[in-house]
Amino acid sequence: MPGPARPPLLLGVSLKMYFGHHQTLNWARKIATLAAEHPAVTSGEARLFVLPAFPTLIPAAGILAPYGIALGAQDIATEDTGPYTGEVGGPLLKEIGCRYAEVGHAERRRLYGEGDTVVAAKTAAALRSGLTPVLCVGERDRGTPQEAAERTVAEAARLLTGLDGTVVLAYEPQWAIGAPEPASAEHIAAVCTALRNWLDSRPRHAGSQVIYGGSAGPGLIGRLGGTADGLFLGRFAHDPENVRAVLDEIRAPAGAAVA
Ligand SMILES: O=C[C@H](O)COP(=O)(O)O
Repeated sequence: MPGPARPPLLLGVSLKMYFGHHQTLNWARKIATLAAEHPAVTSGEARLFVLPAFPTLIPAAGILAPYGIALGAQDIATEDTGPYTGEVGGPLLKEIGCRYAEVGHAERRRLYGEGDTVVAAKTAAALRSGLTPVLCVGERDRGTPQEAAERTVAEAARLLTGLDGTVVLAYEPQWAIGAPEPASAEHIAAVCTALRNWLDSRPRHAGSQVIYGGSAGPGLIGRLGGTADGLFLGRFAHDPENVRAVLDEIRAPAGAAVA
């Protein structure tokens, strides 16, 4: 049987701190059932990853991993082990089956004071432990697509200085997180294309992907014209039917043009 014509699109979900323990596991069971039957997943056109809260990682892995859904943490310590109360280190995350560790999310920057130094150290920690960093980048205020592209490429370059390895760059314009609508397709396409071009000039990051997050949901992926390697879903993934709708669009893109 011929394989998929293009590399799989990456569909990530961060549950942030929205769900309780049982709610997370019930949601995971629905996503596992969906992955088991949806042709976008079974054909290899889409790959899923989920970032639930730390205490749910092990039971969620038991539910999701058999269906090829990767797990990851929403944060990672800058250090691997030692006297760092409340932190969770990369070696432990790797040991329990995580593939990804999210770093640099705008909420951690805004609410917990994380700056570039910490984000770069967490990115290095993830790579050191064999985890793929889901490195969030994106401008704080709404501007032109060109300004956003320049700023975001500069941010990625700054954070990855001196680091080697495959990463997922999650382009998340901060003004589009928690909003009613995502950024425009034109805006997303301009920034994701610039990030892709930058990555392509950096062999040390071979295999890296660029995904878009920020009020992403059904109706978006088909409008990006292949400029993003996938989506990073937040609130709109709480209803598994929305995840199904995005997978439906991956399976049968509604249109290739950027709106
Ligand atoms: O991690 C996901 C992003 O921050 C997007 O969240 P949101 O879709 O709820 O805006």
